[in-house]
Amino acid sequence: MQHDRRRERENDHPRAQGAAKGLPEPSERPTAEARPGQEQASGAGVSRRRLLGSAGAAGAAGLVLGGAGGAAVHAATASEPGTALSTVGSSRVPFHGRHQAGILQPMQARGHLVAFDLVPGAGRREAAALLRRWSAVAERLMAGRPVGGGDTGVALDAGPSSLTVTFGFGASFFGRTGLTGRRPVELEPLPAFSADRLDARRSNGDLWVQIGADDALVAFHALRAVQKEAAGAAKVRWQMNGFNRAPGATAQPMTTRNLMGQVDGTGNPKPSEPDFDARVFVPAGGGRGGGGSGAQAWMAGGSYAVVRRIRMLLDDWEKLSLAKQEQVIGRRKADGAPLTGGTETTEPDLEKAGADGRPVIAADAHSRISAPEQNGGAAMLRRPFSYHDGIGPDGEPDAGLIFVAWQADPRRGFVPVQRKLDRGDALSPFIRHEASGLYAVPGGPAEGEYVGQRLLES
Ligand SMILES: C=CC1=C(C)c2cc3[nH]c(cc4nc(cc5[nH]c(cc1n2)c(C)c5CCC(=O)O)C(CCC(=O)O)=C4C)c(C)c3C=C
Ligand SMILES: [Fe+2]
Repeated sequence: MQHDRRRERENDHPRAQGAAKGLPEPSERPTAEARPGQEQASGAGVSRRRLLGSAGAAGAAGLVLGGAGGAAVHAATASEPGTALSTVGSSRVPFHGRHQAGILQPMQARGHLVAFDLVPGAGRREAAALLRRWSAVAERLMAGRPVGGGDTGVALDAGPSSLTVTFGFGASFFGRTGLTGRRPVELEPLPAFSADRLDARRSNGDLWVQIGADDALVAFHALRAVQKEAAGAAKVRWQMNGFNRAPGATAQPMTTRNLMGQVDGTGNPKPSEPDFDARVFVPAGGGRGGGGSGAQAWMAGGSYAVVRRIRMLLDDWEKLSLAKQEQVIGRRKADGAPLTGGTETTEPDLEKAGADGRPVIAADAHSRISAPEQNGGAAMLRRPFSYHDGIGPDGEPDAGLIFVAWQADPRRGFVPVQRKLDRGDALSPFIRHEASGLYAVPGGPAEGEYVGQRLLES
């Protein structure tokens, strides 16, 4: 059994997948290659000038130019001849599809998470109009086009840069819009955990938007566009800004590291696993709905996002020896391999004892306690951003993880795992949960549809 799972994990690793499909190793692949879930907006190596020279034809053929149109075209034409959009800039994520963008794509280098509350007097009609406007803007920006009249110009010269804009509904949205009967039971408030130190002002919210891009200006441009479209309908409740490693920063694609220096994301469910969809996405029909009758068909293809702002107590963490840090997680810091040996993708041997008779991976090691095998199969797709907001009032870094976990049902994903971690995770003394949110993220829109239309118009 253990061997089977190990084989599975090794085949699931991005590098192994490439090899299995006969692809060259990442470092050997042509730079024009799109990352999973992405398209190249324009042929890498094709100069902007050449593309712009046939802009009409490019438009008709569905090619997308970074910031094409109006002032963007002017700016690009004025730039050096032969300047090509890099692979990073030209990578484009489709807006339409079964799932919203921003769940399955590789984590981007820059992220903005924003929660909004509807303004007093705004209800279902205003919310529907807002989601329609937001969807139109997201579709344009993700294609690398400006928002239209009044574009701020911040993303001029850049391509879509893997921009994704993802929309979700908080539990309070349903009361505000008279849609209480359509609220999924999966959205019931998360239970309180003993280690919670939550700031209500930075938690929850009627609406939630996740913006990710591999370029900071592209991400900021999208953030401002989303905020502007909300005017008169919704106000920002909280905003968090995060980051991850930039594509190309490492010699080959790797699992990212967090601000404690650990390889973080290894145990994530993989799309190639047979139960991946059932774990991450709401099935056709709308999910379990607490036994079937409460299923919300409008959530088909959607997912539930748990967002936790988790501060890392870095001054304390960094005082630990390397060996202690590795015991806390149960994995080696250098390469993410389990302490029981092998490589990052080797299955941990939770039964293995050391010379002293004690388990090599300690009973309270974070990776042991959070493993699906220890939680009745409970799993989630973790897709976090790191954050750093300077030094806090306590004189310590205000830095950590904006933990974003995707699952078909948080009652069978985040909640049981966090309950267990709350009871005795060796990592707990070094982290603090400071804010929390849970959002219903509907499936992706079909062509001509806006996100959430199936909830708001049926
Ligand atoms: C309730 C869910 C989880 C919270 C909250 C959480 C916080 C948290 N985790 C790390 C660092 C690592 N976590 C790792 C594994 C891991 N963590 C969770 C869940 C939560 N983590 C799961 C489900 C798993 C996977 C377990 C498995 O399948 O074996 C790891 C090991 C590498 C990996 O698998 O990703 C690290 C490192 C931090 C720093 C943190 C809060 C700041
Ligand atoms: Fe974790």
